[in-house]
Amino acid sequence: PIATGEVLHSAQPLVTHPSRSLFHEVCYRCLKRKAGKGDDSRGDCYFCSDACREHAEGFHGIQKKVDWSLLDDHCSSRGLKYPYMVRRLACMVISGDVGADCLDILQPAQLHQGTLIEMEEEFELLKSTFRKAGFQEELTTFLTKQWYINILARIRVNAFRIELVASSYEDLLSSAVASVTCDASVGNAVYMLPSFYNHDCDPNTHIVWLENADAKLKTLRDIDEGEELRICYIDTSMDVNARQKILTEGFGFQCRCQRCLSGD
Ligand SMILES: C[S@@+](CC[C@H](N)C(=O)[O-])C[C@H]1O[C@@H](n2cnc3c(N)ncnc32)[C@H](O)[C@@H]1O
Repeated sequence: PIATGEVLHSAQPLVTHPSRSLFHEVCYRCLKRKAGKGDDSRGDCYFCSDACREHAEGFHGIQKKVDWSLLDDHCSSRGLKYPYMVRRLACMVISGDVGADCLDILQPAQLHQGTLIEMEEEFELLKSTFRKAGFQEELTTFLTKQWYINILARIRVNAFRIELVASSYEDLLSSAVASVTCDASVGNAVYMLPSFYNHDCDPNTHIVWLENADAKLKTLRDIDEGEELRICYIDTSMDVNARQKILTEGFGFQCRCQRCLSGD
């Protein structure tokens, strides 16, 4: 058996993106919060360390060569966040950081016709933005409508919304302010192993983030040999109908966990 509160494993993200409202407050790569205020890096992205800056060099170098104002306008007027993750992934593929098929193993969301039409529009915007920036066609041949849809369908089901655990009083205050004034989440991230945990409305494990997007899987109770490790994708305090609605509409599946089956 595994005891309550044990950390079973840690995972580094494959791709991250900060929340719009905290863009200049968290590291552009690992999502760690900036210590203190008043930095002058308004115009550019913030990196918490040389290591993060170096790790980001590939995709950030590509991203900096392009004028993103049309995509920014499109996403901000519609409150979209996932197209930014696809953009980052596209920049990572162009720079050679990852292969175009790096998320293929993850399960995709079922997409409705309306969602597909929105995605096609976002794809055209991304493709034409690279074209206008003068990227050679052979660097972006992977960037097809199907690639875009495949990536976004996987991000929708597998992206985690990251809320850091406050590690100091100052952090606690700033996260309290952040949760009132804007989004409590520092950003979103997709992982490999954590993507394989199924959902349960009465989970036996959960994922925690301490100071950055490195995910730690912790047990919530003692776990017996052979028991499946399951996490919860949503707020468990809602009633069964509300949970089913969110899981069906947001994640594209009907939950068949014990709690839902018992109608609790
Ligand atoms: C993040 S993936 C989890 C890993 C996935 N089962 C796999 O094999 O790659 C989420 C998908 O798993 C399935 N799933 C997860 N939890 C479920 C549950 N409680 N009831 C029914 N299907 C579930 C759904 O198809 C959902 O879209």
